[in-house]
Amino acid sequence: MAAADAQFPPPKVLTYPASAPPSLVTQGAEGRLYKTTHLLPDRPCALKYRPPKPYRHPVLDARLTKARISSEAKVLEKCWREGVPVPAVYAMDPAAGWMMMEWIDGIPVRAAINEWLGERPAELEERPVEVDDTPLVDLMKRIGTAVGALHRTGVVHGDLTTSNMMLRPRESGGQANGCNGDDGKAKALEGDVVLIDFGLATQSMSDEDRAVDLYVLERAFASTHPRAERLFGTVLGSYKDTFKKAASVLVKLEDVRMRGRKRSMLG
Ligand SMILES: Nc1ncnc2c1ncn2[C@@H]1O[C@H](COP(=O)(O)OP(=O)(O)OP(=O)(O)O)[C@@H](O)[C@H]1O
Repeated sequence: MAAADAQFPPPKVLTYPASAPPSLVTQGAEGRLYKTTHLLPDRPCALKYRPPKPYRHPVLDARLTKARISSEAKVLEKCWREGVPVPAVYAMDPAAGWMMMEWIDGIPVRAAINEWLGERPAELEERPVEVDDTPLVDLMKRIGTAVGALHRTGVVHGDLTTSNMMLRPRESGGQANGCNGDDGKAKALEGDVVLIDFGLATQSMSDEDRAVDLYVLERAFASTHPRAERLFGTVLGSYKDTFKKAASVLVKLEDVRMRGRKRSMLG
């Protein structure tokens, strides 16, 4: 923590004595994510901090930071109340630029899929019928269910990618860590999908906004997991099963795809 402290001073709330020192998990362009504890030493939490930006006017910067933190917390709280799988918000101080939320164990879905696909020789993709894709198909279904629940709540994420989804191991059964052989491999994709990073989320009931959310996820699959792209229809299938109004969103998705294709043809 000491070296990081000198480079990136933590928010004041993290400078008070604690039984376990906070650790800096990620440092992005806009914000930082620390792992710390909330109230009890064995209750881990994530603290998202948006430090002041020296290149912005201080009054404008303070106003923007406050608005972003409170908007992210508000959307997360709405989702959590309505049963969408997101981290619970524990505390926040928008004026100081931070929000504390439930720590989600596990690894990003992106890493889990890449790990799982990475173990398979590429030539097997030519003969997909012979490959048992069940664990991947199941995961795709859980992704579609999570996104369907999100949209049902009236929230669009704004940056749906497999990096913004965590795969949280279930209490019983656990994850592949420490397991060996086929059993361990099958378990690598087990767990609950939890959506994170609501920094760009908005409340919206529009088919267009929802379709753009799905399109962003579809593109993310194409570029990050080209070998899993052919299974994206499974995501859309379970999205439809979860969300009553999905049919008109999927029609809109066709338009959004068409616009995307035109844009890429025009360069
Ligand atoms: N609640 C959480 N529990 C565990 N890890 C988390 C949690 N929230 C975020 N992370 C980890 O921290 C990383 C960064 O978080 P997040 O994406 O919310 O921040 P960011 O990209 O800096 O935010 P923004 O896009 O709003 O600027 C995530 O990719 C994830 O690995």
